[in-house]
Amino acid sequence: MWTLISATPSPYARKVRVALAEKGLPFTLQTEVPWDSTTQTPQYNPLEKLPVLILDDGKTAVYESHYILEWLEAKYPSTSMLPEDLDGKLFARQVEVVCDGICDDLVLAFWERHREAEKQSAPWTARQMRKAEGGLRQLAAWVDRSNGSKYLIGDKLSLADLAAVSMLGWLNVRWPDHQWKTTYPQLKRYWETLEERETFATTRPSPQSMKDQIV
Ligand SMILES: N[C@@H](CCC(=O)N[C@@H](CS(=O)(=O)O)C(=O)NCC(=O)O)C(=O)O
Repeated sequence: MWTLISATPSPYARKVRVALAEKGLPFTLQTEVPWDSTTQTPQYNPLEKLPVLILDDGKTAVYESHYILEWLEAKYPSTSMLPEDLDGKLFARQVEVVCDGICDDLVLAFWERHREAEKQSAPWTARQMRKAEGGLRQLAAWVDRSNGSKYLIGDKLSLADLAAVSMLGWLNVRWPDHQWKTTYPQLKRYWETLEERETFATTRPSPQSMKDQIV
């Protein structure tokens, strides 16, 4: 049986958890805190990040969420998470780039805020928040263009939705004071609708507590 190393808040891991569930691919969930010394990620991923998909031999590992999803689509194409047409496939990947990018920016800001006050860089944090805002603005425009469909692309769930809902669900948990729901009511409606889907409802993020000093 495959094992997926995941973390309770992880938007990157949630994309993979939803894809595996949608494709009906069984796996064991191994929940970790990747910053704690107890994590197993370095044994499988030289970049020491999760998610990591460990295959049946218990050794071969597929890592980096967008690559895991690419690998799943190539190896297990049924119940595809990609639209049929080439432009649709490329657009789904572009949405993932923007949503993962928003997470990357906010992860940087999150850790900056964990430094002692006198060590925090306000311009650095402002820069990360500004880039995340740009990504949210772009995603809101894409939701507006989806012509009332509950999905971002056509009338079917795709990688675009996995990335967008995972990012918004993480924002909701990790950045509760962020005003995205007010600024972009269309994003709130889109997110709430898809969060009801069983594969999202059963992979909701939750905060984690960390033991070790990180920054
Ligand atoms: N680009 C990576 C990002 C993964 C990532 O940053 N994972 C975090 C955990 S979480 O933010 O998703 O909860 C991690 O393992 N961080 C450990 C580290 O950065 O040392 C992916 O898409 O898989």
